[in-house]
Amino acid sequence: MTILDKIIKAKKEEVAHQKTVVDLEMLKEIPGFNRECNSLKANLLKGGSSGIIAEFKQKSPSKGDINLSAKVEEITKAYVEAGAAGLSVLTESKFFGGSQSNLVKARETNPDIPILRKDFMIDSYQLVEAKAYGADVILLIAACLEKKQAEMLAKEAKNLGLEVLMEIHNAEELEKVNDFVDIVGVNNRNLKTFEVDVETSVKLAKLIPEHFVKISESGLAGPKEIHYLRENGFSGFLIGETFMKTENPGKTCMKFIKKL
Ligand SMILES: O=P(O)(O)OC[C@@H](O)[C@@H](O)c1c[nH]c2ccccc12
Repeated sequence: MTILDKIIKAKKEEVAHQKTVVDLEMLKEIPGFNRECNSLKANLLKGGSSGIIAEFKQKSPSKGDINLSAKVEEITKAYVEAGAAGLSVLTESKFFGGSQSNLVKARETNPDIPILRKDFMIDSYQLVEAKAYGADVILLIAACLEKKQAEMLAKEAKNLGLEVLMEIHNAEELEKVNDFVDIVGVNNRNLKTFEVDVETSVKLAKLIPEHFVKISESGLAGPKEIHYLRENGFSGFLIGETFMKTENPGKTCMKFIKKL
């Protein structure tokens, strides 16, 4: 079983359990459910945007513990002050140490910034959760979804007023990108081997239809890479570990953006 298979298996069990704890009707009564979402796409395309989507991630299967003592309110606020175009908050708990409550806290602290719920979405229940707990954007990982399922989830997310980021890692997965997708993300990290290569983004960029906003994800460590990716058509850059592994992630993010 690959790590991705394990994550999806655990996720299916978790969602089935969660449905018995908070049912759909209850979720829809949470005030956040009727919120108007912030647009990540618009922020990325705005002139002068840093394009940086700063992630709150405390651990990962590839790196183990990254920063377990970090406080989500403090760090997401500092990311926003540093000039991030958007935030990404992990809500997967078992493998990435995330939580829904981190999403709720990030939303409460930062009402006006677009927030991506970073998780493994397999069920429309999770889309309603995302909206209710404060996300503006959801992630669909092509490697985890059938084409039909990806289309259904993307369509439902749009109906809830959420934006859709679809993540791909190779040319075959591009076929799962549908008309409901707002942003295509290329993951530089191979989820099977954990190897990271920025050239994955550059190669795939040429194959992604023009009308999609493109972002590059994972393993980005410095301004040189950002400039190179911008030259190759990318408007967004998802960065977690480079910030989170330092003692003061907000400050590291600020220095990073100043150098762009
Ligand atoms: O910490 P990094 O290498 O900067 O990567 C951030 C982000 O791209 C990564 O966390 C990620 C990309 N796609 C994912 C899917 C699920 C969980 C996590 C991810």
